[in-house]
Amino acid sequence: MSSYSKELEVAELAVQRATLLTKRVFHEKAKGTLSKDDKSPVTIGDFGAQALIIHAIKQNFPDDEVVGEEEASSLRDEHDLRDQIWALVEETRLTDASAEKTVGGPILSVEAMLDAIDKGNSSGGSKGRIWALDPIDGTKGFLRGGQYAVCLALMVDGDVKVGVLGCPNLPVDDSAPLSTDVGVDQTDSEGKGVIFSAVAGQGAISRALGTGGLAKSQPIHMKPVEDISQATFCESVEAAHSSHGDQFAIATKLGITKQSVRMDSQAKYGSIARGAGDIYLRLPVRADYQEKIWDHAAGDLIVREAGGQVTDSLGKRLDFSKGRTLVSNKGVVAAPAPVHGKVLEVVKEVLAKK
Ligand SMILES: Nc1ncnc2c1ncn2[C@@H]1O[C@H](COP(=O)(O)O)[C@@H](OP(=O)(O)O)[C@H]1O
Ligand SMILES: [Mg+2]
Ligand SMILES: [Mg+2]
Ligand SMILES: [Mg+2]
Repeated sequence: MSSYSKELEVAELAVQRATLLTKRVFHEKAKGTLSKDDKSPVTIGDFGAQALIIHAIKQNFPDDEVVGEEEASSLRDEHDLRDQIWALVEETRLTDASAEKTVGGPILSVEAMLDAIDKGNSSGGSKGRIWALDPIDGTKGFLRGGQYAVCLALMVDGDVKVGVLGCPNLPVDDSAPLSTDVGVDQTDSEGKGVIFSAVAGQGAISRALGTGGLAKSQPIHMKPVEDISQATFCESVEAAHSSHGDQFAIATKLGITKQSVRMDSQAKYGSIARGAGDIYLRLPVRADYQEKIWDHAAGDLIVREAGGQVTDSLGKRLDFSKGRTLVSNKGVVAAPAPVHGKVLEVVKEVLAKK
């Protein structure tokens, strides 16, 4: 039986290296932003992080496929942007030489960088080893100066086996309280940055993000919820990504009077997994939107391995085996296993009334 220890090490170091690049872009005023066909933003940070992570995967596991959010076609004629990304990618190294070697060392040319980005074009599915990569999740948060996450997961035959979330703007300390103010305390200043990770059947851990080599880790667990009315629930900052109205109605029905914690990215999954929050609700705004596998694969495993349950609003487990999206999934309800049933019951009641 495989323990996926090599995969976990490569994934954590690759995510760590990518955050060195994204942190540099985070501090720059001009983040080299393009608008994609669906009108959503992408930055030089997203492209650079995708290139570095796919390079690390392909150097270690050449036959594995990658479902990555970004692709390089727009960069092949945007030479200025391409050169800005290359300058970042060329300079980004882990401070520990052996760790840098583990992630495949440098990318050797601009062409190789563009090719690496384009290797994220797997169509996904239920067979074989496929990585799901979101080089910057919460790009809108990243642009706003809020939370974002570098997300990587390995699926084997459609099932998530390894999940890693690099969150440069979250506190290292698992017991630090969450801020309810999106604008406050969300920088990667001194002492910030955490990696969450999990291997199926082996539990979830966190460790300081660091800059080269992996810091000591500790196990993380969801907080036992004795009184659901005291639970902290997390949701997206962006009202277009999930229904704040439905989520408010559900929280109210659960007796929760505390304001929700609004946070961009899969930092929400990591935060509930370590007990800094309790419940994550993501109810669809539009019936035709299909959730992307890279927005959930790592977080789903980390929360489940920390003692949580993750389903959609109908109570179905998220199914990563259908392709690049979750296809027929209806939102996300993530909560500690002992109270998930109660939360789901209220979710169904509120949605039935619409
Ligand atoms: N209408 C929609 N409903 C749900 N998710 C959406 C959406 N439009 C975009 N998204 C996704 O929401 C993600 C951010 O989630 P959150 O709101 O939790 O920060 C985006 O990831 P990226 O930022 O990687 O593009 C994007 O994939
Ligand atoms: Mg995006
Ligand atoms: Mg995303
Ligand atoms: Mg993204």
